[in-house]
Amino acid sequence: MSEAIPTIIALQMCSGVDPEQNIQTLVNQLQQLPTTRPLLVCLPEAFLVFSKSGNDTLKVAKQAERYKQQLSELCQLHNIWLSAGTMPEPYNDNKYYAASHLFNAQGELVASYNKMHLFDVTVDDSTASYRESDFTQAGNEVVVVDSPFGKIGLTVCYDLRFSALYTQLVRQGAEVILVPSAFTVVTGQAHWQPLLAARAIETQCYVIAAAQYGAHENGRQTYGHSIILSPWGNTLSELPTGTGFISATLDLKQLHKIRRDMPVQSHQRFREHLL
Ligand SMILES: O=C(O)CNC(=O)[C@H](CS)NC(=O)CCC(=O)C(=O)O
Repeated sequence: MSEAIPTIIALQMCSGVDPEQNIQTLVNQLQQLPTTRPLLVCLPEAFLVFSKSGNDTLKVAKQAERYKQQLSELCQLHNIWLSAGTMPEPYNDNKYYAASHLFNAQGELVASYNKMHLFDVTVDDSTASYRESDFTQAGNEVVVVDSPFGKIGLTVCYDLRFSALYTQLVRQGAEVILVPSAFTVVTGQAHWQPLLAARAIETQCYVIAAAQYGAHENGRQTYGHSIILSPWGNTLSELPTGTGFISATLDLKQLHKIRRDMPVQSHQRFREHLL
């Protein structure tokens, strides 16, 4: 019998304002999965709902338990691990977390990360400006979790610009880093690929970035270009536009050879104190 090869998939979506429709897109895509197991399916930021307003997202947050149950059942049905990109998780009456949940193939919730860096940014595109913190509560816990795919570090979208988080993830053992995203077209064109490649190269981790793409019902446009990078910074698979998935198999032996040959983490001078 051949050895099971851990495989990771990033699903690219153009989520709309209706969670039920977005779930249906997910259900349809899951029909087309490869048969190899163990398999981790990664969804983009805001896969469940990409609303017109924070108040609409707040309503969906109140249904979070029901949607998590549905995702858990899909994991069991397909025997897959699932990174549920982000979906709103209630914080209080006025705010939600942008939560990134990870389910195992038994449908158990094994980790949850709340987006730490919020996109309060003015971008020169058709929207006025983004004020994510108006409705989103920032998380404050760094999350790394063990899995058949290696140790997985969780991050989300705008986090990508804050390399200190990624350094911390490697210190906590990360080998695979997820970056579910909904990048704007303007900033995506300028920064998406180089930032992801830099994070892969400097952390010597696999980087899996499932992205939103295209013109959305809420009026926004996102960059797409879902991508999987090796710990050497090579692009293993990429999807510029369209609904669908990309996949790559992981070779953790190769990752550890890269780290042995070029031990940048042990060369690091900036820890708690400058050594
Ligand atoms: O609001 C939602 O419903 C879903 N969340 C998003 O779209 C988030 C917050 S507005 N987008 C980003 O973080 C883009 C980051 C980016 O584009 C960059 O760093 O350049």
